[in-house]
Amino acid sequence: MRSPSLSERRGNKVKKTTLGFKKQKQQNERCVMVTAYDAPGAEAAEAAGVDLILVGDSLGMTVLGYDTTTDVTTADMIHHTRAVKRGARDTFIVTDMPFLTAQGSQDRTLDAALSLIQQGGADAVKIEGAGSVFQKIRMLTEGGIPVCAHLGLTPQTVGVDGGYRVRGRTQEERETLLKEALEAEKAGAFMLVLECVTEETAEEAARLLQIPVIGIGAGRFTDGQVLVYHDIIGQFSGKQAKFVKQYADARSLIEQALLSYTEEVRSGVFPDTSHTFEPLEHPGGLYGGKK
Ligand SMILES: Nc1nc(=O)c2c([nH]1)NC[C@@H]1CN(c3ccc(C(=O)N[C@@H](CCC(=O)O)C(=O)O)cc3)CN21
Ligand SMILES: CC(C)C(=O)C(=O)O
Ligand SMILES: [Mg+2]
Repeated sequence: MRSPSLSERRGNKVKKTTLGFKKQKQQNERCVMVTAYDAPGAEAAEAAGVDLILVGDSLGMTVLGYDTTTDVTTADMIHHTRAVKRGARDTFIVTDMPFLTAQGSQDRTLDAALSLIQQGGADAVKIEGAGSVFQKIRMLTEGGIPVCAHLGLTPQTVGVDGGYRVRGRTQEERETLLKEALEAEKAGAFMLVLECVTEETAEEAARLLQIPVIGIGAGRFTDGQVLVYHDIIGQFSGKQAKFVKQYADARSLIEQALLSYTEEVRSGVFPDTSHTFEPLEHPGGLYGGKK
């Protein structure tokens, strides 16, 4: 194996590459992806040793307070990708292409992808959907931008394709999905996210494709998993999907801390002398040296 380039080697860690993810699949190593939207979240993800971070357009629902992902703009994605990048310099970052930026003209797609890479600092972009999207994947890949495809439940188009429901349940849906998965790979995608797909359909896709298939609500047998940060730590206030496993209860932890702070300010318990600066004229300590 060639030694890592300077840009890949920072600190003690070697940043993964698209080729590395493919190798991981060949060696049957599961791939771990998690979303992040800000520097502390990215730091935590990097410290946990995830393989890659997704700056998802779920940003709209988890952090920006929207009901859907379709209000999220390219400017939003750039802003948050920059923050994630500052928190996780050694981790491969994929950023979601916002609603409709992979539709219409190729110029529109190119402009959006270029700004996510150049201004945001993303290492790759993710695009939802099939059909004309495959041409966009080919164009970006040929131009040098790694693309992750996203099939199955594609939240940006739930308004026209049947809402939040599992895909690949009928023979017809299953065949369509597998055909699309193969097309995404052929178009040059380095990775595929399958969302809300039956386990056997996702397993078959992972078997058919050489690129890693990352599942969310796609069962046990994909090459890796992705979950939303706020779902994992228990800080999402919306409806919890069946595929979520919540590993902590950050919401009640945070609420408890803020409640205690509020009570202590009101009752005068906070601040006490240990939070208080002493004047220079009292080197021995205005409060008798007590800290
Ligand atoms: N916090 C959060 N987590 C996510 O996983 C997520 C977002 N936000 N925002 C963008 C999309 C939207 N996603 C969703 C949201 C809801 C369902 C959902 O309600 N699914 C049903 C399936 C019902 C069925 O057909 O059986 C479920 O009960 O899980 C699925 C994916 C996934 N993404
Ligand atoms: C749920 C994942 C795959 C996503 O696209 C997002 O977080 O926006
Ligand atoms: Mg998304």
